[in-house]
Amino acid sequence: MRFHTRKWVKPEDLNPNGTLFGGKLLAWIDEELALYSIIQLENSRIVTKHMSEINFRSSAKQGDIIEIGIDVVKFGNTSIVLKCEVRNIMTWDTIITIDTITMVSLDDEGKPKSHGKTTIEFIRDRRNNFSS
Ligand SMILES: CCCCCCCCCCCCCCCC(=O)SCCNC(=O)CCNC(=O)[C@H](O)C(C)(C)COP(=O)(O)OP(=O)(O)OC[C@H]1O[C@@H](n2cnc3c(N)ncnc32)[C@H](O)[C@@H]1OP(=O)(O)O
Repeated sequence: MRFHTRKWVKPEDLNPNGTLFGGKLLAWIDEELALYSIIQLENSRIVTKHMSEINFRSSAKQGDIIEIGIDVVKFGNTSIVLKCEVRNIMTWDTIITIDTITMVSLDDEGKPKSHGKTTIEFIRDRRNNFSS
């Protein structure tokens, strides 16, 4: 699993219990998954289709730093299936795991579009191929 993004838990991210608000965390995750899918599938029109069970295992408090990890489960025809783990860098506790999230690539009319990808691609390789 590659951990791409870190977030700092600020006062506006807290629930009345004084810990990280779950909805805020899910918004961060959804954006991260969308960005990852946009880059992998080379299409800016991506939507979240399905998320499997979301398991909040622990939380974070103000001032904690968390990081969001993503891995590819599989490349479909129009979809990419990802998994996600968020962990608290201060404690190394896992905060949340999501086993499968299906993101779908769309065409200009909002219909599923075949993306033609089968493996993870790295930006540095694309850049090298572009310049050679
Ligand atoms: C120009 C620069 C721009 C820069 C840009 C920056 C952006 C900066 C990021 C901001 C962040 C954005 C964040 C966006 C993320 C949201 O928030 S998106 C909003 C929430 N999601 C939606 O509104 C989606 C609503 N649903 C739909 O529109 C339709 O269901 C869809 C997605 C078009 C799919 O339609 P459908 O009829 O189900 O299509 P279908 O062909 O049956 O299935 C398509 C694929 O989904 C799979 N699938 C279908 N149902 C399921 C299911 N229940 N479970 C699992 N998989 C399923 C199928 O297996 C298929 O996969 P493949 O086998 O082709 O690989």
